[in-house]
Amino acid sequence: MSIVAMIGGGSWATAIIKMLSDNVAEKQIKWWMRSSSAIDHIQKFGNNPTYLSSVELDIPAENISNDINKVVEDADFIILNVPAAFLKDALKDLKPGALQGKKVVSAIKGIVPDENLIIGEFLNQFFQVNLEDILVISGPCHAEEVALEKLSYLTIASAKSENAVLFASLLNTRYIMTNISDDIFGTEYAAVLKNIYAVASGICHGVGYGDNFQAVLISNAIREIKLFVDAVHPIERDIKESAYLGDLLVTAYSQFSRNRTFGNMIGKGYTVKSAQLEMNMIAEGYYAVKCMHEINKKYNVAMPICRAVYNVLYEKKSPSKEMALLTKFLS
Ligand SMILES: NC(=O)C1=CN([C@@H]2O[C@H](COP(=O)(O)OP(=O)(O)OC[C@H]3O[C@@H](n4cnc5c(N)ncnc54)[C@H](OP(=O)(O)O)[C@@H]3O)[C@@H](O)[C@H]2O)C=CC1
Ligand SMILES: O=C(CO)COP(=O)(O)O
Repeated sequence: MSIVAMIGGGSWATAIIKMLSDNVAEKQIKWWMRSSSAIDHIQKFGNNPTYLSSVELDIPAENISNDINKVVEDADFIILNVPAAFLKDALKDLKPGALQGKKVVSAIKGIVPDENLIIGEFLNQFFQVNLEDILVISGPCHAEEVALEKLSYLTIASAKSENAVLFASLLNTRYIMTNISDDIFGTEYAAVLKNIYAVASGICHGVGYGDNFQAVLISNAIREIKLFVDAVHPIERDIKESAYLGDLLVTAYSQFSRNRTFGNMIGKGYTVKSAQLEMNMIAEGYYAVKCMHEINKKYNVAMPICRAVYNVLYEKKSPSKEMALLTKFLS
């Protein structure tokens, strides 16, 4: 029997807890989140008070805790599921070596700030987790649709395929299908980048571009993703697979997308702060574009859409002027 520990208490963590609970394989689920009032609420009422509160959660009260060491100590799989900007903070109390020898699964679609590392690299360099023990959950899937049990496909990536197969067998349900991949680097980077393109898509919508232009923007975005992931990790991959193109499409077009919603508000003239306050959820693309700006200094890939989003969010350039400039680089 596998023991699975979830680190994080937001919408995606709540959705994955639901998948793990609905999946029939025998397992024990443990759950860490920082908020003790949320823990009390879940223990008492069986739902998360802040995120996806319609989802019924049936986890033994003693398995939910804000003591991270207690939650991870006997886990086989540890799922990291807080926005990347808060990952260091979430892991700060872990005892040295606590992740070593465990299989660590990143459900995060973001980059660790300052270090400018994707999650797998961060775990490998700062927590001595072997690359073979790192897994990535990706694919086009919104927590809100999991709550509604809408059919969704996830991609589980691991350099060691038996790890991916075993972990996928803990998630499959009537409404969750899984694909297996060995592209941990490409899967992570593509997931990070698509958030930035969804912000771009939102900005364009906010300043008044229509569906015709959105289609051109997203066609160019997938080409930027391909150029970048091929530069960072050149292996044979089909960029049209769900974990790459699918993830970009759902985020760029869905009503549930945090990144698109955030971009839309920026396009309509909100400040970053007011857009963030309004949302009550985290748009990873805001943080990611700054990290990608730094990372790409090494690779020098032509990424005009990324650059335009960076200029709007960090150089205070006018969204409408920056998007008008961007149109010259698209085809
Ligand atoms: N939502 C989705 O559909 C999907 C999300 N993802 C990825 O999952 C990851 C988690 O995102 P998601 O669940 O959507 O996030 P949410 O916006 O739903 O939740 C935010 C989480 O971040 C925590 N948090 C907020 N501020 C801080 C802080 N200052 N320090 C520490 N923790 C903080 C919150 O804790 P608290 O409640 O205590 O404030 C909460 O657990 C992201 O990388 C996202 O890209 C991937 C696929 C789908
Ligand atoms: O990664 C996600 C869906 O696959 C979540 O990000 P968005 O909410 O911006 O779409």
